[in-house]
Amino acid sequence: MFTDRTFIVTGGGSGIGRAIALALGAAGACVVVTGRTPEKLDETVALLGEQGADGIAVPTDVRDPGAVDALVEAAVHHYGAVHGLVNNAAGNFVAPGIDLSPNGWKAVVDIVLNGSFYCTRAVARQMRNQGTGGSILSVIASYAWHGHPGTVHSAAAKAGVLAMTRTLAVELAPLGIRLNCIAPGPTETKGAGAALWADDTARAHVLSSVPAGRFADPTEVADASLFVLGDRASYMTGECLTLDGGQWLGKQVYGQ
Ligand SMILES: CCCCCCC/C=C/C(=O)SCCNC(=O)CCNC(=O)[C@H](O)C(C)(C)COP(=O)(O)OP(=O)(O)OC[C@H]1O[C@@H](n2cnc3c(N)ncnc32)[C@H](O)[C@@H]1OP(=O)(O)O
Ligand SMILES: NC(=O)C1=CN([C@@H]2O[C@H](COP(=O)(O)OP(=O)(O)OC[C@H]3O[C@@H](n4cnc5c(N)ncnc54)[C@H](OP(=O)(O)O)[C@@H]3O)[C@@H](O)[C@H]2O)C=CC1
Repeated sequence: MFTDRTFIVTGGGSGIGRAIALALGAAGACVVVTGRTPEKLDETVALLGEQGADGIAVPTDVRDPGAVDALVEAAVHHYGAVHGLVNNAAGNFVAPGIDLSPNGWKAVVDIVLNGSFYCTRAVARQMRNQGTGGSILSVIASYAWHGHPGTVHSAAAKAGVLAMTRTLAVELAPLGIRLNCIAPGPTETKGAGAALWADDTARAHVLSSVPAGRFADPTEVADASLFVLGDRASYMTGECLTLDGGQWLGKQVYGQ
């Protein structure tokens, strides 16, 4: 389903981004992985190679719109076209909003919201030039709609990405470009573990909030992502697919 198509995956050097990159590669896509750390991207490219897939690393900071334009140019130079984008890059940490510095707010909002817009804009322009249409997926979290004390920067930025997705889904539908989101629940990655459940107590607390009683595996998020990105979801746009083990629906007074 993804043969002869090229996808850019931001934050493709680790965690969920790497799992999506590898799943896309296994499904026949050419994959351009990006992020700030070349070594992590090179590892993903090596893993793609091991499974017989084609990928390149283009280190980029998504907060820099000029660098993002250059990323898309590099992808087109190498593969001829771009058919998909996964906005997965993120930063996060736990801090009460009242104590968060302006720079701490900016650090997360710049990566998550501004970076996702710069990448979406650059890829959509390329798709318009190609006349091919395409598919854009942004990785958010359910706190985009219910909020989350302790991560106001990330919750606000993810809410912005959801609103961006719904808005541009309408603007870009005539060009054959679909935009959707996926909202994973707590997922076992080094990045999230370090940022959000760094010790056993915090980890147990997060786990206790998931009715399914376990963290997601990045490959589960990747499988769902491929459905949304691919032709089986060809009439789906402006939507968000949640896979969180029942976490956000589980905030009730009675019952479990
Ligand atoms: C609990 C269940 C929830 C489930 C859903 C979870 C949904 C979302 C999950 C995720 O997003 S997981 C992804 C986690 N991955 C990462 O965070 C990896 C990338 N992270 C980073 O790059 C950094 O953590 C960063 C801080 C986001 C950005 O790094 P950068 O080098 O650009 O910034 P810094 O110069 O280090 O800091 C900027 C600014 O931020 C303040 N700050 C940083 N950490 C903290 C902290 N722990 N507490 C308070 N403030 C912090 C730092 O002090 C700087 O501000 P100033 O001091 O200059 O004012
Ligand atoms: N794990 C979880 O529980 C959940 C995660 N999510 C979302 O899933 C996505 C992936 O998270 P996860 O895999 O857990 O965490 P990771 O920390 O592994 O992934 C974040 C990635 O973003 C990259 N990144 C950070 N800043 C920038 C930047 N300025 N420019 C380019 N790339 C950047 C990082 O690479 P580098 O530092 O090298 O740049 C890293 O590869 C995020 O959007 C996150 O919000 C959503 C819900 C739950």
